[in-house]
Amino acid sequence: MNFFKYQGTGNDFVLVDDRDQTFPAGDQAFIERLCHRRFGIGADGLILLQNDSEYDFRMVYFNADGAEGSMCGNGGRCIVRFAHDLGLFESETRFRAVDGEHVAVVCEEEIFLKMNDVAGMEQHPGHTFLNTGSPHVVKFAEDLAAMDVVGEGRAIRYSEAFQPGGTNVNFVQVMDDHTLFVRTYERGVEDETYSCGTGVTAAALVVHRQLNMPDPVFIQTLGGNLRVSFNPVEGGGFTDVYLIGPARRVFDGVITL
Ligand SMILES: N[C@@H](CCC[C@H](N)C(=O)O)C(=O)O
Repeated sequence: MNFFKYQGTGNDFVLVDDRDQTFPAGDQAFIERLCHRRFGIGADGLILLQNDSEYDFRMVYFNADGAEGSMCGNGGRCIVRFAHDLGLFESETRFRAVDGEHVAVVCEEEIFLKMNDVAGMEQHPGHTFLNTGSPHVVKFAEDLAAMDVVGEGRAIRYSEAFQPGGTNVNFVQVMDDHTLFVRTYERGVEDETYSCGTGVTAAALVVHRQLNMPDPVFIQTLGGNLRVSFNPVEGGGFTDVYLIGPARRVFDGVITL
């Protein structure tokens, strides 16, 4: 079985062309092994590209633990690059993911990925919670570079308030009037990743609402730079939310496990 490795700001994925639907998608241990950084290819997740009668393709996303995840923004940008590399569309595409329809545009190095509309956000003591296709806590931090993201993120991810599903956790430092630094603890990877697309989207919307940071918000992650553009609507929600940044093929190979 052939695979392709892609990364979007350091959030890395195994991509498989599964248009013939032969990949063992129900085998959680197999997917976990493929994502393992010692015994497998190594990745934060695995994504299947499947046929869809109404769209250019369908995205099926699994976290590194082998279980199917909720929407993955960086994975969405990577599968758009993969579909483009496969010649499935020229510059603009419509595809189906777990949270519904997405449109995306390839513009040289960058992928502009339209995210789902966001209904609003919940204020909790010390943090904000919202769903940008995946559940996210956004918490402000002062010296983010020095922070124990895994320890503090894991404590919130497994806290009583977010059971049974858990949540992803983003720590955010404001760098200037337009720019954030974001570090994320990811559910399903159960570790810090270099970048999380739905997470930085959540962070941008929160800083717009709470600190009035203007559209677009520029975001630095451990793996590179992203930006998020949006249209705030009355009642606290957002439409026309776009996650924008690079996505690249790294290597390909054959699975022999
Ligand atoms: N890396 C992803 C987020 C993936 C979703 C998540 N780990 C979950 O299932 O909760 C992104 O770029 O959005």
